[in-house]
Amino acid sequence: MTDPTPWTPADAARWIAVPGPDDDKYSRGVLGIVTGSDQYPGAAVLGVEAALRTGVGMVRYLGPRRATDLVLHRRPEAVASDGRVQAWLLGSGMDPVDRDTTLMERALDQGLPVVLDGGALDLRARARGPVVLTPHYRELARVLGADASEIASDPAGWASRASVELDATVLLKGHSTYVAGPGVLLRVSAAPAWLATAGAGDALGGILGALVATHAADPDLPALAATAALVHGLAAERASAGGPLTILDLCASIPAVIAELIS
Ligand SMILES: NC(=O)C1=CN([C@@H]2O[C@H](COP(=O)(O)OP(=O)(O)OC[C@H]3O[C@@H](n4cnc5c(N)ncnc54)[C@H](O)[C@@H]3O)[C@@H](O)[C@H]2O)[C@@H](O)CC1
Ligand SMILES: Nc1ncnc2c1ncn2[C@@H]1O[C@H](COP(=O)(O)OP(=O)(O)O)[C@@H](O)[C@H]1O
Repeated sequence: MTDPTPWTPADAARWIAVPGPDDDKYSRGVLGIVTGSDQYPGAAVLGVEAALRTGVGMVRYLGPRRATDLVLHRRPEAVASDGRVQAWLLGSGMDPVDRDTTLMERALDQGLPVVLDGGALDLRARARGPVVLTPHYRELARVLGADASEIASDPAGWASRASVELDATVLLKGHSTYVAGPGVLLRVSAAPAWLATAGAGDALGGILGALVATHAADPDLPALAATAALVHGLAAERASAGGPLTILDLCASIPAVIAELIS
């Protein structure tokens, strides 16, 4: 296996879709989000918040009543109705036994690019479009029927193996994040260890979903996934400033990180 290639801010800058004077909300891209549950409604709030902060024409959020209420309370910009989208983010904050599988399968049937997280990681085979999965070590172990400690001891190798086995782009989360796709293995090491806090992955899903929706015509999923991890890590660094951080503070730092990347 080849050594992972470090993904740099200069690489990431090429994957930020900057709107022009002729753009409108639909031409920029619409992200459909099916995340959260009665048990974990906060994950839905964090993913929507992160997607909007990353920049996207519109977020459509579809989820249980309580999660929808919390999302709209925090972000009235989100549209809580079904409709056309350019990409999907599915599964953060969801237990596979407690999800709206019909809604997810309808999304997966559309052949659009899709980000699968948390409780939707097992739905890879149902997707008809390009897929990026965003597991942490224990989640990847469950998906592959492997041992989590083996994955932790060789994350780059397991990300590559998983990408081949699942025929998908795999973003394997950790202190360094590895992104594997066909013939490519990227490493992102931008994040402080303070980022190891609940909800961090939900925000990453939102950032990646927004980047995919704004490049849906020609989604280079490994490049977009590595860019998401880099933006996430830099936003964490900014929110942390050497100390602890909260995920809403991370989200609030995303616009400045993106402005600096494209400056
Ligand atoms: N704000 C939110 O609503 C959040 C929701 N989350 C959801 O929480 C669920 C579980 O996700 P995880 O990433 O934790 O799943 P993991 O696969 O890491 O862990 C599974 C379970 O193992 C147990 N466990 C593991 N390590 C433990 C430890 N050191 N001490 C105590 N218990 C431990 C916990 O009961 C945990 O639920 C997912 O559905 C996820 O989406 C998390 O994303 C955290 C934030
Ligand atoms: N020690 C660490 N240093 C830097 N980043 C980390 C560390 N541990 C976890 N992360 C990052 O934090 C996020 C955690 O995501 P995840 O495990 O899905 O958490 P959650 O389910 O609580 O949201 C990932 O982006 C991961 O790369």
